[in-house]
Amino acid sequence: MTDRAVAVAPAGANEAVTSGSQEPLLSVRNLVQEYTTRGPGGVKTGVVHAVSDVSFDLMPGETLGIVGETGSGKSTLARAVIQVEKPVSGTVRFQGHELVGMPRRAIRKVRADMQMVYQDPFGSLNPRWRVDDVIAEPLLGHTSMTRQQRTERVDELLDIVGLRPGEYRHRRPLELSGGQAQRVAIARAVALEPALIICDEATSSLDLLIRAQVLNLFEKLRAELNLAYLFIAHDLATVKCVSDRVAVMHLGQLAELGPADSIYAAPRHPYSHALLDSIPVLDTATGIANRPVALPGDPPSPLNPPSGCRFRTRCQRAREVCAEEVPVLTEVDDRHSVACHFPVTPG
Ligand SMILES: Nc1ncnc2c1ncn2[C@@H]1O[C@H](COP(=O)(O)OP(=O)(O)OP(=O)(O)O)[C@@H](O)[C@H]1O
Repeated sequence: MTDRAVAVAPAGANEAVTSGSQEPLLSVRNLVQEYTTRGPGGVKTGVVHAVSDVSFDLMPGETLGIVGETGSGKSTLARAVIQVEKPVSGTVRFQGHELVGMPRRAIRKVRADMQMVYQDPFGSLNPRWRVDDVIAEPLLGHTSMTRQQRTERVDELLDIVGLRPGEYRHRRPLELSGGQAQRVAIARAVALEPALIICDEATSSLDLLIRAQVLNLFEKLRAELNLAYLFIAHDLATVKCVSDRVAVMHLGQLAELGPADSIYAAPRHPYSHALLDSIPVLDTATGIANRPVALPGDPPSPLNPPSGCRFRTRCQRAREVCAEEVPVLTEVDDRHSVACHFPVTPG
């Protein structure tokens, strides 16, 4: 997907950012999500700063990869964008409509255009329902199709995701392999031809062959439906191959945002650098995957993140100012922004 010419905009600035005459499909501004932790008796013990002041744009048909260590806030960001959880503050504008504060009924309508595919397909498929009912459900709720039209559409969708309708339409989720169940979840997600699919580790549990097939399917659907994706994954190699742009998250904040090619070739944030250096490399002689360079230290607690730059306690480049001032996501190169007082110089 990386070679596609997509009109993308640098984000991170608080003002609306558009590219040319095209409006972003999704504009997230200053999004904050926090969770209160409680001890015995429900006594408040702290606040998890899961997502802090995150801003970005997504253009129609664009794939934005989101990477970062466990606990960096990727899934929380996804849930706040799709409004499964209301954010503490910030705005989420989708297709020109502000979602934060929108009544539930109206959000339900928006969901036809914004779907989510999770890591565990079995968790999102009702085990008692047959595959055709699972896929037809959004059609029933959001269209006035007749039963016959729904049946035809379900078969068409099964075809699109590579499952023979005659063989699969009457199965129940537990009669499917993980890869087949994920395809059913994708068929349901694309049933209403959404404009955006949020993939939260959607291919992580699949073996390599099925993963490649599902990624090809995403690409095909993108070409056919001009679908945009927010693609969240731990696997940096997968994110590299599917994304137009990549956002690197560290402890709830965007550390870096830019075209996938430049982020992977020349990361500017010391954290992105360390993250990419830690990609395991397979030793073909032994078959063992080695991590060339380990990420320095453990991420600090999101309950009590460091002042200033949240990466400073793990960063060799840190100086006094890093403890005092929160670095602002700033464009350092064409469409490439970094939140660091002392970004890495390429080359
Ligand atoms: N419901 C919740 N209550 C309290 N803390 C939460 C809740 N959900 C997430 N968190 C915390 O918010 C932070 C961000 O978690 P999140 O799951 O978004 O990270 P992630 O980057 O998606 O991690 P992973 O890659 O492991 O899925 C973590 O510290 C997590 O423990």
